[in-house]
Amino acid sequence: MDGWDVPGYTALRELGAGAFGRVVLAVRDADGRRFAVKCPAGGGPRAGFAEEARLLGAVRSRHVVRFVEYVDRGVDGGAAIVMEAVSGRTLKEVLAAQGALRPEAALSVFRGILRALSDAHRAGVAHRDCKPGNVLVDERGAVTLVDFGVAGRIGADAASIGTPAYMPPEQWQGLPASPAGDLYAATAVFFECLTGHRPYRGDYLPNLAAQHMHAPVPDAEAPEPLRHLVRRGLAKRPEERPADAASFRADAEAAARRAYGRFWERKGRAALADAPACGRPLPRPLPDGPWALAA
Ligand SMILES: Nc1ncnc2c1ncn2[C@@H]1O[C@H](COP(=O)(O)OP(=O)(O)OP(=O)(O)O)[C@@H](O)[C@H]1O
Repeated sequence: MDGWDVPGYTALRELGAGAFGRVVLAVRDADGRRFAVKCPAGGGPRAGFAEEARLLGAVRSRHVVRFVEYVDRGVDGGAAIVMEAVSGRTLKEVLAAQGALRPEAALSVFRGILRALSDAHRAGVAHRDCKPGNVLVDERGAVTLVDFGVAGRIGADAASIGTPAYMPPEQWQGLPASPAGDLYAATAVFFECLTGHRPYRGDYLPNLAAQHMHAPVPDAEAPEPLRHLVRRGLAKRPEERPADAASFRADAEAAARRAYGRFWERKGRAALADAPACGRPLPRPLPDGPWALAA
């Protein structure tokens, strides 16, 4: 693979690329196991990449991609974050292929994201870039949160960066990273799953910022039994949002049971697994031990 050089790993194929990095499926030469390896865009070292590794490494969760190691090749040599390779595709791809999800599927995604955030927050980390492109959905409908590229320690000063369509009012203002900000972004993603579009539209940043800060929450577009979740999650003031990800999850589960019955999650995951564009499973792991790359 062009220009790709991470000692101890051999590249197989690209899994995805974003503004900051390129993620490649690679084999660890020592034992033949496959991992996702993220290198900064352009191949060189990038300020903050080591911090991304540190923050990701601090989080232990079944719903957050597992950190394996940070490879640093010195000032001129570039860096890489080695992670568990997650199968499936991004929620962004799912939404592009199918538009709005049925409410049970949207709730199942929301629940998974809130579990991930709750574990991250417990580790003192705010994600700050929760969006469909950073949520992977596997062939069983399970979700995994990736990309801690703009994450920060809770309470630490933070730059006003993120993804505008999902950014809470306080992130537009460059206020410190907080769990409440992540709950806002997670609710914006939930809203998009329910309706097929983002809560506030437009590409002109000042206008989008104004909507996030002042426009009424478009909760009426969500199914009636779930509107209170949208209203609270997208509240303009952080203190008006749910107290934490765990209690928000409990509220969402209670609303789901009331509106869609005891088996709501089973139905939601089945719907996700059946969604078009679904199922880009990684090749099955080979038995332990080194293995030759297929031609
Ligand atoms: N552990 C992983 N397993 C499988 N695919 C992954 C993994 N991590 C990332 N990806 C894929 O790579 C893409 C880019 O990764 P990531 O979001 O970390 O890069 P980025 O440059 O920080 O992106 P962004 O521009 O969104 O900030 C993801 O959208 C996803 O499709």
